[in-house]
Amino acid sequence: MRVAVLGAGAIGAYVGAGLHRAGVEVHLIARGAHLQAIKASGLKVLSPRGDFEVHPNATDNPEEVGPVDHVFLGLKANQYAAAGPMVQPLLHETTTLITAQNGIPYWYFHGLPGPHEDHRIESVDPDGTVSRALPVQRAVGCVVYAATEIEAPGVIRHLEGTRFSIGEPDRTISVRCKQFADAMVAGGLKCPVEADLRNDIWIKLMGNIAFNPISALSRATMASICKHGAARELVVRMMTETLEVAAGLGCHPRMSIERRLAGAERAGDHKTSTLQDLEKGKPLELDVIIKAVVELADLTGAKVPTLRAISAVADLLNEQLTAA
Ligand SMILES: NC(=O)C1=CN([C@@H]2O[C@H](COP(=O)(O)OP(=O)(O)OC[C@H]3O[C@@H](n4cnc5c(N)ncnc54)[C@H](OP(=O)(O)O)[C@@H]3O)[C@@H](O)[C@H]2O)C=CC1
Ligand SMILES: CC(C)(CO)C(=O)C(=O)O
Repeated sequence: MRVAVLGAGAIGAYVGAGLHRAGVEVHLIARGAHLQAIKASGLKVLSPRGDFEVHPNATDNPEEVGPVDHVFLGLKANQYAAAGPMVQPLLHETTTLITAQNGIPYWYFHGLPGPHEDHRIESVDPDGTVSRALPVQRAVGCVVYAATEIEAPGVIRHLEGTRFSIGEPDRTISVRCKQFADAMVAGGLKCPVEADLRNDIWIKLMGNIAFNPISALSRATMASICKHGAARELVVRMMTETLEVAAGLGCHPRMSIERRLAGAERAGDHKTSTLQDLEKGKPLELDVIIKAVVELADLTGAKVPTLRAISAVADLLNEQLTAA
């Protein structure tokens, strides 16, 4: 099996390292100092489960890789629209695109019978740019429960979690998902194939929709947000509104707000990926995390005043960053 990791950053490189250990032919596609370090000295993973080093193929040029069976997308979702030329050389007739991301995926309504079947969500797929770059028929969803960081070029710090739940947009349990999941498990990762990944998407999103924008706006860690009385109330309101949007789309995640908050609290003084991006001056991945949910609320008629307000200021912050 041949796998390309397009965007071998914190998550992509961690998954690539696991697959390489399982004997998969892995090609990491990265850039800059991180790529140079991997090429020169391999990829180091520092983890509470044990440190290790691997030496997979690494390049910034997908033409050198050619067609593969699976492309694991380790890009931030706001980098998807520009990914078309990078993905093209990696495709054969049945190549899958494993879309590992936080937030609402661009394929959300694909293969989902009901009033919104094949509806395009403008805030995650503006003018169809993402679905043209990454055809939905090839897409497999992936909800990431691991937390990792690029500690230094060529060095991944694994903080916690090894679960990468995957699933087909049309809710079938496909051979292509099983093949990828088997390789992940052989590499020491958890990879359940879910019949309804949309449940996982909303459960993960309950945390991200609150903590990621609040952390960027306040520069607070997850623990500090949980400890601050008014901020904690804000988190609860945002999670409550999010569950109303999910319900309007027929999704009822089996997760209470108390349990979701307790899970987030266990992350301790962790900086969310959005806060990390802010500190590095990078654009923020907030359209898929909050703007999309406000758009979905407008589609379903749910009232989301808190999400709408936080989304507006987070969007303004992002605009200032990208203009700078
Ligand atoms: N990290 C985490 O703990 C978690 C992440 N996630 C989700 O996983 C997804 C990936 O996140 P994460 O791994 O943290 O993101 P990173 O920013 O660490 O990784 C993305 C990588 O893609 C690289 N890249 C972007 N464009 C190109 C290109 N054209 N050619 C080569 N490389 C490119 C980036 O390089 P450069 O830095 O130069 O732009 C970066 O190294 C996101 O949706 C995130 O929300 C979900 C849960 C936890
Ligand atoms: C905080 C974490 C790791 C889990 O909620 C996350 O998803 C993020 O930082 O974006």
